[in-house]
Formats: sequence, C-alpha cells, structure tokens
Amino acid sequence: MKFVGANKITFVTCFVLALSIYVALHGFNLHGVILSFTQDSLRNGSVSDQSDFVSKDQLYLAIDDDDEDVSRLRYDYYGVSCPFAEKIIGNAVNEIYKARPGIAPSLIRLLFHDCFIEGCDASVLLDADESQSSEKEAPPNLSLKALDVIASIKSELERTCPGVVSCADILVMSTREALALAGGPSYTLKTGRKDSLFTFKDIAERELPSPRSTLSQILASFASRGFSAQETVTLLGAHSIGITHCTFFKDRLYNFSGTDNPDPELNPGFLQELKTKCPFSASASSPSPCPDTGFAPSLSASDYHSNYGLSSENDGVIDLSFNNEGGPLNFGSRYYRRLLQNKGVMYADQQLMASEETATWVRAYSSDPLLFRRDFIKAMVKLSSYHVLTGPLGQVRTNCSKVLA
Ligand code: HEM
Ligand SMILES: [Ca+2]
Ligand SMILES: [Ca+2]
Repeated sequence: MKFVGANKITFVTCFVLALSIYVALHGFNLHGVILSFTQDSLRNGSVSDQSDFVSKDQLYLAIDDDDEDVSRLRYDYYGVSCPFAEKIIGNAVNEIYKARPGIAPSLIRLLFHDCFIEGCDASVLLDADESQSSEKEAPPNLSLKALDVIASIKSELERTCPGVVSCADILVMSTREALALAGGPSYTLKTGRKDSLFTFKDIAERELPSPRSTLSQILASFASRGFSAQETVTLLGAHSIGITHCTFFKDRLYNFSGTDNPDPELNPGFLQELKTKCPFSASASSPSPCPDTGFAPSLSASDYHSNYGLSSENDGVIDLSFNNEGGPLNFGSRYYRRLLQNKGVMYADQQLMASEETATWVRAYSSDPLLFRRDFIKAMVKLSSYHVLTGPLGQVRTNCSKVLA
C-alpha cells in the first residue's frame, strides 16, 4: 500500500511537472505570436529600426501602448509566483468583513476612485512625499475608507511572497470578494496589474464626479473612459449599499439651487425622512467649511467645495441599503426601484431618470435583478481593468502607500 501511495505521489508530481512545462511552452508560444505580430509591423515599416539584435523585451516595449495593457492581464497571473494569493486575500476579506461589513461598500468605492483616475494602478493609495501631494487629499477622496484593509492584506502577502502581488491587484481582488459577501454577484478577474509611481491629486479633484453632477456631466465623464450610458447606469447600482453623509445631498432638503426650498423632484415622504436624519444646520445651504483650514466658506472656499462638499465629523449618514430593503439579493435592484419613486439620495443618482435612454435601463434593472447582476459583472470587470499598467510599466510596491525607492 505504501509503495502504491508513493507511486501515486510520483505520478502526481510528474503530471504537475508536465503541466507546468506545457504551460511554460504555451506561454512561450503566446509570446511568439506577439513577436511575429511585432515583426510584421516592423516589416510594414510602422517601426523604423529593425534589428536582429533587438531582444524580446525590447520588442515588447516597442509595441506597448495603452490599448495593449489590458490584453496582457492573465487569469491566475500569480499561479506560480504566489499560488495562494487569491486564497489569502479571500480569507482575509472574509475575516475582516465579519467584524466590519461596511468594508464591502467602502472597497467598491475605493476601487472606483482608483480606476477612474488614471486607471487601476493603486495611485489612490500613495501617501504624499517630497515630490508629490497625495490623491487622498483631493476633496472627493477625503471620505474614502478601507485603505487599512488593503494595507493589512498587503503585509500578509509580503510575508508569504515578498514583492510579488501588486497593490492594484489586491484592490480589485479584495473588492470582488467583498462584493460577493455583500450579496453582489461574483466574477473571475485577470491579474497582472502594476502599481503606479505617481499619485494624481489635481486630476482626482477635477475629474471624480460630484454628487451634484447633472446627467450630461456624468455621462460625459464615464464616456471619456469608454463607458456607455447603459454601463454608467449599471455601475451606479453600487449605490444600493453603504452610506452617504448628509453633506453630499443636504442642499436638496433645505436650499436647492439657492431657492430656499427643497428639490421639487424629491419624493415628499422621503424628503421628511431625510430631514429627520439630516437636520438643518448652518452648513445646509452652502457646503461645509474646510476642516483643514477652519475658515468659514468665503466665496472662493465655497466655489472650491461646490464641486464636491467635504463632510465634517458630526455629519449624519444615510444607510444606502435602507436596512437591507428587499433582502441581500436585491443588491442593485433596490437602488433602481427607489429612483422610480423619486427616492434617489444624491442629485446625481436621481439624474439617471433625466433621459429616456438612462431611464429605460433604470426600469429594466428595477424589475429584473438577474439582468442587473449579469450587466454589473461585465461593468465591474471592465472598470477593474480600466487603463491598467502591465509588463514593464509600473512597479510592485512593497508598501501600498509608498513608491518603491
Ligand atoms: C456619478 C457618479 C458617482 C458619484 C457622484 C458618486 C458619489 C458618491 C458619494 C458622494 C458617496 C458618499 C461618500 C460618503 O458619504 O462617505 C458615494 C458612496 C459610494 N459610492 Fe459613489 N459615486 C458615483 C459613482 C459610483 C460608482 C461608479 C461606484 C462603484 C461602482 C460607486 C460606489 C459607491 C459606494 C459603494 C459608496 C458607499 C461607500 C461607503 O459606504 O463607504 N459610486 N458615492
Ligand atoms: Ca496605461
Ligand atoms: Ca488610479
């Protein structure tokens, strides 16, 4: 019996070995395809300097551009270099989620804010240093959470496979796990993202959509990143979990567009409910003062904040899941049903009803949770792969908040 057992082990070892050789060859063949494609374009004269001495890596660089990056992500990218990476991330998210279920929406928002600004490159996680101020300091990012979750998973992975798993990949994989725990759909993800060397505070401040955006602003901002109107409606379904601070919609309750009256579009019953949770305060009519400088909103300060208000510490919050209205499987659909009743919390949310095209998708998702889940998977996979750094571009940080020296 012992002998047979040993044989079995030898057989398994050989099989695994053969499989990895096959995978290695297969990988090499794929590289060959890229090479011959490159040589074709060299022959066609699109790259001028043809040399027999050009190494594979140089050729790789020669064909590199933004559109090539996504195609270089792979399933099981860490299969050899860190085989338990996905397991470690999954277990960690599970453990943290038990104590803090709020990490699910917070991670989803963190992913959105990272990917939307210069792609999914963990640029949002970097601290300020001598050479650059941090994206985290941009007003829309001041209310981000769960950065500590990524940091703690990163340090666990650094103990197992030092310097291997990028922060950008940890963010997309952790978010996928958290979303599934929160009742959202699950999906498979390619990996191989690299981390940026830069953080983009000014771009984040300018380009993250404001809760006071109009539909055309929202659609333009998503369209410039390749997302259709339908995909934009789909992604906003993430607003069916998590929280929103009163600051981001309080003007709708007390002084909408300087009228001293509520937003006439708001459902009257819902208006009363929101007023109870977000009582009138001096800052209701104009966005709150800068907490870092402490000065009351002067003209320039309120201009600064009118794009994206800042939340103060004693600001109330609204539960976007409304006590899990409709049950966890209503992830997404409940958001659209609420929009149909004029119960969008932010002005930007309710704007999805402002055109026939987007309203059609709101109606479709409100009545067909499975359609929503299918589309949400596609949109999240697309968002998670938006404008990634791969191959020789970027780096793998060892600490997610610091560029590798
Ligand atoms: C027009 C586009 C969007 C605007 C204006 C917007 C704005 C906001 C604002 C102001 C908050 C409240 C933050 C707070 O009070 O702490 C929020 C929360 C959230 N957003 Fe968005 N968002 C947009 C799109 C998205 C997208 C595309 C996603 C993901 C796919 C997303 C996911 C979330 C989640 C999950 C939360 C809850 C966060 C938490 O509980 O920590 N948002 N959003
Ligand atoms: Ca890129
Ligand atoms: Ca980014």
